[in-house]
Amino acid sequence: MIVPQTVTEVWTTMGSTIASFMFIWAIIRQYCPYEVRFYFAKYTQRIISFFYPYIKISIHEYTGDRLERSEAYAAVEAYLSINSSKSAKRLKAEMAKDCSNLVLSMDEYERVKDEFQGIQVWWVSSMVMPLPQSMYPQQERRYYRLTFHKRYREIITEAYLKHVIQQGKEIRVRLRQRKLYTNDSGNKWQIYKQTTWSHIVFEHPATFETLAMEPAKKKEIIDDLVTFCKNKDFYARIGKAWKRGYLLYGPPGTGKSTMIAAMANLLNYDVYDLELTAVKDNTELRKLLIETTSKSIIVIEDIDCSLDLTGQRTKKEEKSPDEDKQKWEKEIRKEHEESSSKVTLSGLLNFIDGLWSACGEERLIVFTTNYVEKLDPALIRRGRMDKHIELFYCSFEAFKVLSRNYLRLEAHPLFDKIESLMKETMITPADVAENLMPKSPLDDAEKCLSRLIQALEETKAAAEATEKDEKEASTKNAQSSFKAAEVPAMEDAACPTTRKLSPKSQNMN
Ligand SMILES: Nc1ncnc2c1ncn2[C@@H]1O[C@H](COP(=O)(O)OP(=O)(O)OP(=O)(O)O)[C@@H](O)[C@H]1O
Ligand SMILES: [Mg+2]
Repeated sequence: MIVPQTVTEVWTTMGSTIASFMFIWAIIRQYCPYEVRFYFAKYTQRIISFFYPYIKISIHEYTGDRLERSEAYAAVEAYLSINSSKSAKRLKAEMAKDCSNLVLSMDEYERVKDEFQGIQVWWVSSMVMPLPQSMYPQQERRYYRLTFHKRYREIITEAYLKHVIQQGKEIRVRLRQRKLYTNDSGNKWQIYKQTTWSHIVFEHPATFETLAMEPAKKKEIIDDLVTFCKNKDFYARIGKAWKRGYLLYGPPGTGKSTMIAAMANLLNYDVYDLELTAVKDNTELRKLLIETTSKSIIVIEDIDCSLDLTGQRTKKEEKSPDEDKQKWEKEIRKEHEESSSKVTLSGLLNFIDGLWSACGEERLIVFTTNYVEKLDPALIRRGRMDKHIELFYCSFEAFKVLSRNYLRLEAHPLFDKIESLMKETMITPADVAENLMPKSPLDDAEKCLSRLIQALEETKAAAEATEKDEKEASTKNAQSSFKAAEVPAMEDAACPTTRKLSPKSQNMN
C-alpha cells in the first residue's frame, strides 16, 4: 500500500506547510509594521506565481489619482451584472445613478464562472480596505479580478477582454436613462458665462409606429437610420467620420420635432437641443460640440430663424421693469457683444463637418426648418445634410396611423369621405390629431371623425374662398394695369420723354 501512504504523506506535508505559513503570516500581521507586511506579501506572491499556472488581471474602479470611475470597470460591472445574476449566489441590488431600474451585480468577494470559446474563466469582485493610519478619510477601493489558465493568455487578453468591454458598453447603453440636453441657461445675468449643457431625463413617447407618414417613406427613413448605426466599420473604411446629417423641412405641425423624438427612441440616443442664439461665438460652439457624447442627436430647430448667419442675432432683448437696471444691463450687454465675435455661417459649417466634428462617434445632426428655400445652399449640401426629408400635409395613409393611435380604428364607414376630402384639401397632421382627440368622456370614434370631416370641409371652403379672392384680385390688377398702360400711351404721343415711366418698362427694370 505504497500509493495511499505517499498521498497521505503529500497531504500531511502540504497541510503542515500551509499551517506553518499561516502561522508566520498571523505573527507578521500582528507584530510587524506595515512596510514589512508589504514586502512579505510582495515576495510571497512572486514565489507562488512561479509555480501557479493561473494568470490574474485586476480591473480597479478608480485608477491612480483619477476621480472619475474607470470606463473598463463600469463595462465589466455591466457585463457581469447580466452574466453573474444567473450564477452568483450573493447579489447586490442598487439603483444606478442614471437608471430607473434596480441593477443587480455580484456582491463583494463573490465568485462567478464564465466561458468563452470553450475556455473557463473566473471573476471575483473584491475590494481593498483603506489604510487605518492614513491622514485623509479614504473609501474602500473596489475591483474585479479575472483568473484564467496561462495557456489561454492570448485569447483571453485579446479576444475575451475585448468581448467583455464591448458587451458591457452595450448593456450600459441599453440600461441607461437617456437625456435631453440644452445649452440655454435662460439666465440673463449670465452674459459673461459660457453656456454649457444641462439636462433632464428624455422621456418622449413618440415612435416611428405612432408617427403619421406614408409607410414606404417611413420604412426608408428607418432603414437609413438602422444602416447608419450598424455601419461603424464601413465609415472607418471609407475614411469618413461616423455621423450623418438630416434636414427635416415642411410646414408647421407636420411632425418634424416628433420625428426627432422617434429617431432618438429608435436608436436609443441622447438628444442635444442646441439653441444657437445662446451661443456666444464659434469657439463656444466648438466647445459645446466637444462636450457632446457618442450615440446622440444634435438638433438645431428652426435653423432659418434661430440665427442670422451673416452675424446678426434675432433674439430679442428682454424688458426689465426697473429702468436703471435695464439701462445698465443694456450697456453691459452691448459692451459684451462688441467685444465678442458671433456664430457665423463658417463656424456652423465647421461645427457640422469640420475637423472637430469627427471627435466622438455615432452622431446624428438634425436641422429643422419651415422654409428650406431660405437656407444657404452650403449649409444643406449633401455631405453636411446627407438626407433631406420633407414632412408634408396629412395624407390618407398618414391619417390611418393617427386614427389607429387616437381611436384604435382600422376602418370606418366615414373613412371614404375623409379620403376624398383629403385629396382636395391640405391639413396638417397636428390639426388632424387635434380633431381626433376626444374632448369629453362622451366623445366616441364617430363623433371625432365627424369633427374631422367638418374641419376638412371648413378648410376646403376657406381655401376656395381665398382662391376666389386671389383670382378676383389678379383680374382687377390686370384690368387696372391695362388702363394704366393706355394713359401713358396717349401721354407718350404728347410727350415722348414719359415713355420710360410706363409700367411695362418699369417691370422690365
Ligand atoms: N406626422 C405626425 N405624426 C404624429 N403626430 C403628429 C405628426 N405631426 C404632428 N403631430 C402632432 O402634432 C404635434 C405638433 O407636431 P410637431 O411639433 O412635431 O410639429 P413640427 O413640424 O415640429 O412643427 P413646427 O414646425 O411648428 O416646429 C405633435 O405633438 C403631434 O402630436
Ligand atoms: Mg417643431
